[in-house]
Amino acid sequence: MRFTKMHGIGNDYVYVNCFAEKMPADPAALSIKVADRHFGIGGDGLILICPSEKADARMRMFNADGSESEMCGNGLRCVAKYVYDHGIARKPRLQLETGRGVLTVDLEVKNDKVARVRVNMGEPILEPARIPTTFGGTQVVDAPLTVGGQTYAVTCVSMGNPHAVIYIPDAAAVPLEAVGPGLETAPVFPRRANIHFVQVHSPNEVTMRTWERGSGITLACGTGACGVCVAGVLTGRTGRKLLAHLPGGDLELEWSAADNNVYMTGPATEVFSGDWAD
Ligand SMILES: N[C@@H](CCC[C@H](N)C(=O)O)C(=O)O
Repeated sequence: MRFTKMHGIGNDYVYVNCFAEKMPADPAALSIKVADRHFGIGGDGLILICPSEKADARMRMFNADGSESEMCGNGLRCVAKYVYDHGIARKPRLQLETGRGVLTVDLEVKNDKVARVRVNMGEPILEPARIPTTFGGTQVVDAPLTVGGQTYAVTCVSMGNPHAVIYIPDAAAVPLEAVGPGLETAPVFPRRANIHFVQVHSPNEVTMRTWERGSGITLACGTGACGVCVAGVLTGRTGRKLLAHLPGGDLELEWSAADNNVYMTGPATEVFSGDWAD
């Protein structure tokens, strides 16, 4: 199986072009194997670039534990780059099918290759049952959640996949490895959740660190950064335009007042290709 390793600000996945390769029989099991950083290729999971009846291509994304997620923001930018650079569809605006429907992406092309991608990530989902979370009310904004004897104020947003945002004074000081698993699997999140700790610098700039559902600590989470942009508006901490610093790099976000959609802009990088013999 031919594969390509790509990353969006350090959020790295093994990509398989299913236009050319046979669809893996068990992508969940394959994701666990290829993501292994010692015995596999190494990555935060597996992304399949598949033919679509509704769009230029379809993304399917699997975490390092084999669970399939509805969406992946950094992954979608890389899929867009692959689709353009490898000639699947040579258009500056692509339609890509994901678990949350068909999304539009705009490409910034330099020297005939995609350098940056702007994705219309769609409308955030705020109704608790649709995130999903068992918190009551119409929105979950700074709601108290006690895990491991510690109470956090969580704001919940779905961008197709579930996110919980927690504001803290110093993002670097959070013991992510220790607190991440308990928060991800808290009973209030029936399908688990991606957890983000956010430090606000100004109304348009934050630093965030992420514990991802199914993959643990990652260098970046695109859907999470969109969730942080939305949570900042809901909690009155930040404005509709945001620069987010993540461990692997920066993302530009906007929750548009005009159309209620969230826009994410950032780079996409191809690293190497190879053959997986298993
Ligand atoms: N890193 C991704 C999100 C990947 C999926 C996530 N772990 C989940 O299970 O929802 C991103 O860039 O959005």
